Amino acid sequence: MIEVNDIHKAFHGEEILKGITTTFHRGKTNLIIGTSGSGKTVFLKCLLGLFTPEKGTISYDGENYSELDEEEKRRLRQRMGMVFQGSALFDSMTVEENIMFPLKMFTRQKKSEMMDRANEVIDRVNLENANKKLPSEISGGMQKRVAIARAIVTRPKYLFCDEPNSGLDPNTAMVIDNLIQEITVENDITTVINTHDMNSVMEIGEKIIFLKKGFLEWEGDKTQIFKTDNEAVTNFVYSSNLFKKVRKAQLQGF
Ligand SMILES: Nc1ncnc2c1ncn2[C@@H]1O[C@H](COP(=O)(O)OP(=O)(O)OP(=O)(O)O)[C@@H](O)[C@H]1O
Repeated sequence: MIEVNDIHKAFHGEEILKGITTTFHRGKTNLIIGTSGSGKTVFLKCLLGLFTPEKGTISYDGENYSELDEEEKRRLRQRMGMVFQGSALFDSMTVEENIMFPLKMFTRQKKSEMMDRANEVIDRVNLENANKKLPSEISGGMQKRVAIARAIVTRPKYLFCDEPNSGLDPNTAMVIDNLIQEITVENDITTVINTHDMNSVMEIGEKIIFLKKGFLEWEGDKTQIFKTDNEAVTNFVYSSNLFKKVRKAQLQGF
């Protein structure tokens, strides 16, 4: 569980996050949505410990990050996995080498142990037969699976994903969303996903927070989001023509 209490973050005197308070639970896919420039990425970077809020606290299963010493912070960060936008794989490394990279960096396991663990996650994300391929030799969806496998290979307690399905076709995006959700449940991970994608909201939005101009404007789940009368949220939800048509049909009683 991650508990965020009244965090504020400013750059050059301009406040970007203006007092965010929320809780993200274990075994759940938690989504951050909001308009462009509302502070989603800054918030995600605060959760990752990459930005330090000027005010407020972030606690990870009861451990208040700002009260930890450097060694404890390092250990906590090692319990975090990250899926970057665009996958961010190492081009010159094979699938297997990409996935083993965090184990080489952060553990002292023997090569055979690393290989066993890498193969375990390769199987889990259904990447069999791709071990020796380079990222350029596999599809965007497969690259995303590699990025997920690399993020979970160290058995993180917290998983952060920045636009995990950007650039994927809708079907592949849904498969990737479902994979992230399954892995979250199986490993009891606290997963936080930054997304623009309404399909993700509908598919895996177990907890959704909506940011607007640095404030937490609304929070709820994938059912509640279609019932809210918060104008900013409905503008976001019904920004696509398809959803506008669905809403019109709903209002006409279909
Ligand atoms: N390192 C930084 N230094 C100064 N300003 C920053 C920095 N990072 C972000 N900002 C500013 O913070 C604001 C929010 O940016 P952020 O990237 O969090 O928005 P976002 O909600 O993720 O937007 P988008 O959906 O377009 O990615 C922007 O005005 C941005 O310029």
